[in-house]
Amino acid sequence: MSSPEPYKIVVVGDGNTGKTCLLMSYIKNEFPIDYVPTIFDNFTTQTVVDNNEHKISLWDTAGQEVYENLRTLCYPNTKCFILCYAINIRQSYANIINIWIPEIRHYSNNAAIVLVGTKSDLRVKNSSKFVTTAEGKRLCSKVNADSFIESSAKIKHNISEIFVEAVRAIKKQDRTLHCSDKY
Ligand SMILES: Nc1nc2c(ncn2[C@@H]2O[C@H](COP(=O)(O)OP(=O)(O)OP(=O)(O)O)[C@@H](O)[C@H]2O)c(=O)[nH]1
Repeated sequence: MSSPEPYKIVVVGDGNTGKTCLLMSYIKNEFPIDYVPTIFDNFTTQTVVDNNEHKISLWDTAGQEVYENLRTLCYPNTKCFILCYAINIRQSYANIINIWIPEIRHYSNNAAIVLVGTKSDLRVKNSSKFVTTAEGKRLCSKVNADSFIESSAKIKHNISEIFVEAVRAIKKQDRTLHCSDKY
């Protein structure tokens, strides 16, 4: 019997929000200090979620607008988008609604979404400069994402949790689609 296709998970969001670092932290347990726009290769790995083993394939994308045509080539068959904004860059938070939701929904209506507020290590308590956790949660329900997590690749906070949530969201979405097929 052939093994099932890996779940395709694509990481998107503005440039400089920490997408490559998040993947490197998860896969290689590394945190690259210098900003090097997207060099992470696609990577397939195994993960155990709720006592079941799953194969996942991870795709990095380039956030800059000039790469839009290239980026969208990898959207077909995506099971889950990890949608990133950086908590210290308010524009990247606004762009979730301005740019990213319209772009990913144009290519995929059914994919699950995990919303991630990156660089949580940078937050200074009570400073309005930073996107708050409450604002993140509000955005999550506004865009109908499956879950919301704040994380930091730098201090390895909530990194594997992102992918656990992604697999759970994919399984939930698969169940919903199977059910609706029957009616
Ligand atoms: N403090 C802090 N800095 C981070 C974190 N993650 C990434 N960075 C820094 O943010 C910058 C951008 O990180 P990248 O991972 O290259 O960002 P990207 O979203 O992949 O950027 P593009 O490839 O342009 O789309 C780098 O200087 C990283 O060192 C984090 O969790 N905390």
